[in-house]
Amino acid sequence: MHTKPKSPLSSWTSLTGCVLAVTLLLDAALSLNGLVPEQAALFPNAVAALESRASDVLPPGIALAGFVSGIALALTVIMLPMHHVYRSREARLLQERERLAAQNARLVHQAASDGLLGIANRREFERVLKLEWRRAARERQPLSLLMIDIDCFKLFNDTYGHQAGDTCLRGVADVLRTAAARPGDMVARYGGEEMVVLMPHTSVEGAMRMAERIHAMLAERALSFSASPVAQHVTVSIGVSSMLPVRNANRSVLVQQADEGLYTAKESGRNRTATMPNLRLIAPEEEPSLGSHRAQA
Ligand SMILES: Nc1nc2c(ncn2[C@@H]2O[C@H](COP(=O)(O)OP(=O)(O)OP(=O)(O)O)[C@@H](O)[C@H]2O)c(=O)[nH]1
Repeated sequence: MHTKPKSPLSSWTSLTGCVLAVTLLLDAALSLNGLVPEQAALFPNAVAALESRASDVLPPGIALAGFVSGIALALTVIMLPMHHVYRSREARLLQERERLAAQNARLVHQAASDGLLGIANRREFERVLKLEWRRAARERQPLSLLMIDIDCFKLFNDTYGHQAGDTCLRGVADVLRTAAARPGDMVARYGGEEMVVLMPHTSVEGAMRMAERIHAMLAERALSFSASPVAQHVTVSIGVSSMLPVRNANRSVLVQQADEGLYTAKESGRNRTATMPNLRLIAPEEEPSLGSHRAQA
């Protein structure tokens, strides 16, 4: 929350206002009581009192009060415009600060997302994977990953052109975003036409259900691809991995296994999902050899 800095000018104008008010009240009281009737008309205006050499005829305290109020009045007249300048400058600075904060938020978002698809980019995925891996280890919860690749996408580009290819990529990203609707789910572009869905607190069964939902939604969306040897519409192959992470284990194994599942799905005819057979507990000492594990359809 922003706290507005207190203007030194506003303190000054309050002070001079008080001095002026007290002096004027004193002037009025003295005039009414007829203590110095011949000068009563002069009191309301301390500056005028000074001009008429009030100090010659007034008690010294009253003359001093008149002098102080005159100075206060003069300073107030000078300070008020400065006060307004200060206030408008302060308002401009606040506006500028808000503009920069919004711009900063936009830049942070841009740095974390893919310019073409509007989903998280690979770097952001790596960042979130690290956090979610640790969280899952702490909470002893499964962490699942889908690795998704558009089938025969080179053929799609060659047949319909690169721009249509970009539109197709956006369509698939849109389906993934709609399918992975839980607040903790993350959809990211892993590279080229490969995308990932990271799902905290999700078992291998839940991840498989999500993969099936994606196939179904793509079939329903029916993005035309009549040249495809797989189907009349755009299809994807999906590799699934799911683990109970251990804090110091190498999290890249989650990606490796999803990648291997994807390879198996492609090899088995595309437009399908493949996963490893069992939910695995990854211990740190297992790390080096895990890359060779082959997922099965
Ligand atoms: N339009 C478009 N194409 C892309 C983009 N990124 C990668 N590609 C293309 O995606 C294609 C990927 O082709 P391959 O890796 O051979 O795979 P594939 O044709 O999908 O075949 P399978 O994966 O075996 O089904 C290449 O032609 C890339 O040029 C992109 O941002 N836009």
